[in-house]
Amino acid sequence: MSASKAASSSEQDASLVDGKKRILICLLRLDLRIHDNPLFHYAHVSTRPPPSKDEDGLHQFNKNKVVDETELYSTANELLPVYVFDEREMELSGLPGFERKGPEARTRCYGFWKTGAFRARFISEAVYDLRSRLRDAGSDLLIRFGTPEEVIDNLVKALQSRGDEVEGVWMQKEMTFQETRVEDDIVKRLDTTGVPIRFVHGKTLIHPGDLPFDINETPDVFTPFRKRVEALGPKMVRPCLPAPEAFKPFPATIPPTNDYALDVSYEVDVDGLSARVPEGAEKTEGQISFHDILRYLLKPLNEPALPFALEGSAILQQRHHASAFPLRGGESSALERLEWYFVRGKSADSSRWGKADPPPVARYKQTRNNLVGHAYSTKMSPFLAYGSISPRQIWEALNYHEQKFGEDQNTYWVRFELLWRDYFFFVAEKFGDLLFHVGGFEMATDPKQAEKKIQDGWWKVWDPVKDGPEHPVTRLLEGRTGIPFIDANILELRESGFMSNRGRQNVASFLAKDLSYDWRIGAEFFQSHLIDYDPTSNYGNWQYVAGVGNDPRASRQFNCIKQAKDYDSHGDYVKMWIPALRNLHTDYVHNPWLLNQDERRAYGLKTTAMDVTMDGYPAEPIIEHESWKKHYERKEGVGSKMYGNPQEKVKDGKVKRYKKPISAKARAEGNLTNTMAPSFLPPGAQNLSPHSGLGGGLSYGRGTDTDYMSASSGTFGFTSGGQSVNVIPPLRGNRGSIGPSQRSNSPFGNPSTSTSSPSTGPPKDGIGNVGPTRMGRGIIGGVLGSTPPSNAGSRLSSSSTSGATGGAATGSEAGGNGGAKSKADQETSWRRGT
Ligand SMILES: Cc1cc2nc3c(=O)[nH]c(=O)nc-3n(C[C@H](O)[C@H](O)[C@H](O)COP(=O)(O)OP(=O)(O)OC[C@H]3O[C@@H](n4cnc5c(N)ncnc54)[C@H](O)[C@@H]3O)c2cc1C
Repeated sequence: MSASKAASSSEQDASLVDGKKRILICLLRLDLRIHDNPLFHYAHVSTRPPPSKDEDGLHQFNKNKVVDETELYSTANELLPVYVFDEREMELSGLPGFERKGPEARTRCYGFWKTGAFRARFISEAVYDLRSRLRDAGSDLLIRFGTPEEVIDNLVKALQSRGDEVEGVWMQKEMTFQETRVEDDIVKRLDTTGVPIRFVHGKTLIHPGDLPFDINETPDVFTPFRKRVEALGPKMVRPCLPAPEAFKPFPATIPPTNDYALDVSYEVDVDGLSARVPEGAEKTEGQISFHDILRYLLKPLNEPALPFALEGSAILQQRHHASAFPLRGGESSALERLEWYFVRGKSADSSRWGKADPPPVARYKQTRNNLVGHAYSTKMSPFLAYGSISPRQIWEALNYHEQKFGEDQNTYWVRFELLWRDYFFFVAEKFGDLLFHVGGFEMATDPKQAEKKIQDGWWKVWDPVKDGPEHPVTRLLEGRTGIPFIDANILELRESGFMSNRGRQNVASFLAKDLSYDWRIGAEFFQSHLIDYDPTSNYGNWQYVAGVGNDPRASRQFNCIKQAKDYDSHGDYVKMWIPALRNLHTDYVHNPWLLNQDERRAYGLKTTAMDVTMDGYPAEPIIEHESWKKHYERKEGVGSKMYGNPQEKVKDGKVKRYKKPISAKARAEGNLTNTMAPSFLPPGAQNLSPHSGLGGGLSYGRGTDTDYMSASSGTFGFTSGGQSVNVIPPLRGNRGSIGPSQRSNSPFGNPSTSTSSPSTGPPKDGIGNVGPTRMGRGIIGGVLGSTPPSNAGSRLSSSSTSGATGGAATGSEAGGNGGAKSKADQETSWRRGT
């Protein structure tokens, strides 16, 4: 406890200023923001609201309850915001002098670290960003390490024993097991203190109190839920709450407690990694930087004795430069992204369109299933997961965007997805801990069916230690199945902490339906690695795809080869994350097992049994479904769902320009009345013209690893070695457009230091230039690059490619339909090993 004592000693030394204080404690957990935060907003409303529906206990502060946020008010003269790094969620044993009280912070069934490296970093960034923002607003954030219930208990008692009055402890209401356990514990511990505890809803788009049904009657299927809440019209979403103009003062001194703290005594730079000494302050020995905090948090995740599948990617402290989520954590970053995606950014190079280009959200529906770059979807989920932004803020940004650019299916689709998030939250509340049960919500909705699945052995288990490295699940989680589309997604997750929605659906379907293993292996693996891990969205979606949750067509199954050809038609995504495949002709990039040994050699592709390396990849997939074969032959670009002009729509074989005006009715009915820019957007946004995104000059991301954006240039891409890499998908038919893996400054590595640059693959085995070398708009070509090996072609299935359009995920339900097949239809051939 030495660090804690050292940390709090400076605070303890100062004496109490003016006797008795009235202090309100706000415990921040998954609501790390100032804007639209009911806790902060109502902490600064001092007038008692008129009595409303629930007179009993509402303002008597005599029982602990969930209150409607509008019923909160505070007469405290000081505000004490607190954040606790919870030792049950994040492994804290790497902190110097920290003594863990409970078991390691590992997932319940399969023992992954609960919080992997990328999320540990993201959360820390969000916490210290909040502290900086609070300090800028005249307040502060008390940061502790341990368990929230103990810290709050100690704090309340210490404040009381020095004579202060603790007006209350307020916190956001959560729904899932671990979080509600914390709430219960705090209530129990403070029982004798007389301090009232208030839980406020701030997580969902729709306030639970506004639902047109009791939360326990949330429909078991999404569509009826959506229709019922949409029928609320403008009342569906409450307006955002402004941040307080001036915060109540932070207590001048914090009384001594035994809680563990680290004195991060100089500020975190905007980049989130480089430490910045505050003005006028010298860094003195013993002070801890944000770098140090990260190092301590990541230390235990680097345990070398662990099987790789259980390891937390801790070595990767830097964001991968090809990451689809290259953003730092925190409210500042969230607001910058919000502004870029909905207000100021541009969705494509305006020169391509010949006119002003609206912000990226204007093409959301067309781009949302893309896989490469950060611009294809909002990337709001990590910020939402830790409350660095609220869904209502996104809703208001959508309203604002629609006033300028019109309402269409793109903006609607973002709203639609936000409703999915709410839906999983409400059904989780309805079904409680079944969220984590292998039988899923089906245990309640159709218990016989759920039990039958369990009895029939649907959910095989996996032992990460005993089952060894060649077990199919181990290979899956290490990205070595031999099926590039699946492996690329896993590698993206492991190396960046993010995976697209398309990827998540495919990986989930592969584990639960193709391999028939306990879907919770995947859910826990995602929990460990995803930056945006959110219990209800994660477990809810896993249940959905596994067919034990809210999918009315529970047997649907993704055909991962069809999906690969639909959504990664040029193979760019797969080549980006699996460099060994970079030289392969696109016809083989999704099914390299069709190549024989000589052809593999010709492409410079080594066979590696245990790993995916720069040059090696497994020769055989761990399984091969009959249903995949009819998609083997589909050529690059054919039936691609991604490479169309996003302003065009193909209907009945004809290309139509998509332009839907906003109807007067929609305007009148929708939440479109507010013509002011939301308060959380900068004042300049108030006067933006529809075309002001042009040359808008928004540039964010400073420092070494966030130098990835330059919206001012009109394009938006990664920076690698100082050169910008455009990540906008190529136009249909423009095969020459540069995919990320074909560029000399490819984001998957620094080819200038590599002897096997993707674009200049050296001759292998005397066969000249292998691999399709595409530069600029033309195909410079290579022997095998332009023509697939003739004998390999004979091994392609002769079946037609017409399946290309069938059964892809529609987006109308979360899991989509990737070529649904019932279990009985499947013919699975196991070919273990390589
Ligand atoms: C197996 C599986 C696991 C998932 N785990 C998580 C998770 O832990 N945390 C998480 O936030 N999302 C999860 N999702 C949902 C979805 O994949 C992500 O929300 C999305 O990919 C995040 O990217 P985005 O913010 O750019 O989304 P966008 O496409 O821009 O969507 C906007 C917002 O809508 C919400 N949203 C979109 N799709 C979904 C969905 N299917 N379910 C719930 N909300 C959705 C998210 O809040 C998202 O930020 C999971 C999906 C699957 C299939």
